[in-house]
Amino acid sequence: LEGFCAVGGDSDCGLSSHKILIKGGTVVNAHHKVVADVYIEDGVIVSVRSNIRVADDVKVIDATGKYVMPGGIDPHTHLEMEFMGTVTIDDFFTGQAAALAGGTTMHIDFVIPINGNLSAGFESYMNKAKKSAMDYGFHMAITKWDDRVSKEMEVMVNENGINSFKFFMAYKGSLMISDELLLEGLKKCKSLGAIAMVHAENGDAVAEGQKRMIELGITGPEGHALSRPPVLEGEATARAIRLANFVNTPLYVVHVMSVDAMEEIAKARKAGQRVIGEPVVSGLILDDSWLWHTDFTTASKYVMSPPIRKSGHDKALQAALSTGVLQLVGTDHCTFNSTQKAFGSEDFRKIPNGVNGIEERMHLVWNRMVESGQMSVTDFVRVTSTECAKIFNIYPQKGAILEGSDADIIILNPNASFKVATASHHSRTDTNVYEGMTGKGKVEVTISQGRVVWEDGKLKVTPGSGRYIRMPPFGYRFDGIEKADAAYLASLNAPVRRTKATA
Ligand SMILES: NC(=O)NCCC(=O)O
Ligand SMILES: [Zn+2]
Ligand SMILES: [Zn+2]
Repeated sequence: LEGFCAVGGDSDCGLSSHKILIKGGTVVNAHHKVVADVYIEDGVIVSVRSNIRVADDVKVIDATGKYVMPGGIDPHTHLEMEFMGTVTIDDFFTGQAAALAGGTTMHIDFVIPINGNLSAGFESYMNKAKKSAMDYGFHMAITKWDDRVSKEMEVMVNENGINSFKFFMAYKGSLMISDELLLEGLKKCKSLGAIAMVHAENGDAVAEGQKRMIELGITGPEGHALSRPPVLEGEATARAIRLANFVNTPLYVVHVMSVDAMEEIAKARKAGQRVIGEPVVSGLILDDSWLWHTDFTTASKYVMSPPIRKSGHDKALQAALSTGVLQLVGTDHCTFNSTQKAFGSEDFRKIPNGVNGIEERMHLVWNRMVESGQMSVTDFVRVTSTECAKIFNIYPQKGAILEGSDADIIILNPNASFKVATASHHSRTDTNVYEGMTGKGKVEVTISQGRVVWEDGKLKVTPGSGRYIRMPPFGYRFDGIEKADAAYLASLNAPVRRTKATA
């Protein structure tokens, strides 16, 4: 498949250009920004300094007045996932093509075990990912517990390059786990140096809330939001945080959608606990009013879990992101088309849960956070790329524009505009939850593995060119954990000898 132009259609595919000079842009890293040139050869950044001179065979891109930044890393996607009786519509090629057009050059997807079998799940996802057009990594869900699962977690970490496991506290009857399993999982994650991730909603209470709505005759998409209110997200977030505190291991809360969950994270972080909070674009940008839309196709496209919340939660999450209470932005790209969403036209419980965002994330976060003045350009790089690379232990290979880093780079023009439209997006889905949104800041060029894959509004991507990125255990969030354990043991004091009780 080498050289095949799957999207975009011209003949060179950018594959001839293995040497690129980006001239005169403002190079932005999470720690620093400076006007400099960037020289790339064979997929790697060779030099970052001013006035680099090159031979005539090098492709030169003028970035004067533009930002040159690390490509986005999306920590949370579901491509080709079997879920709620169907399969997400974007596979590892179409989802990644969309990502590249929006300035994201790596994503981390979730392997779902097959009947609890981790190895079978891993093999299946490695197969699905063979059509990849950009670099990717995997988290893995844990859906049941026994000795085999525990042993397979060791294999995943020590042999297969996975360093994070997700526990679903919701989706009763399918993916949901018990507190007992969560506790075992947290202990195992700690011993392996793997990050424990939680989908934090009280699944039992959600089931009760759903029953309540159906009994009240509320069967439309609004029933989705009404059946799983913020208090259930706050409760599960607090529970997971306390259990992680008890075990003394880092916890990563995925898709933080409410003030209730965010405040639990803020409280724990203030007390010194290692908790990471990931808002997703839908939670930062949208409100739940769409779920009350009278047209089912429109309303159902906003059904995801935890639900998109009332206006006000979005702004609180933005503030939490800009002040460091929350650390990095994902999408939870989990896309179903309107035919799939219509499975739930009579009963909101059957609407497949999930929204798009892999293509829109960089533009919407830039516009909402940087363009609005809530966030610096360097912090934009941190929350869309660098922090993810650091947490999952692949920095500075990813998440930086430094000599020796992978050449995954975007050029963003702060003076150009973007517009989101189903008609022009690259996802396979026939709807878009951000339809019609416009803003400032446009990704004009995406470079992936040292090749230009997005330029002049055209994609030049090659299925099979994406690489699996292994993520080693014991990332920086584990530093010092053993010292806290030692302090805990010391605080227990010497064992007490007691005489036998007498009757
Ligand atoms: N979030 C959602 O609605 N769908 C994807 C599965 C998950 O992350 O919970
Ligand atoms: Zn989830
Ligand atoms: Zn998800």
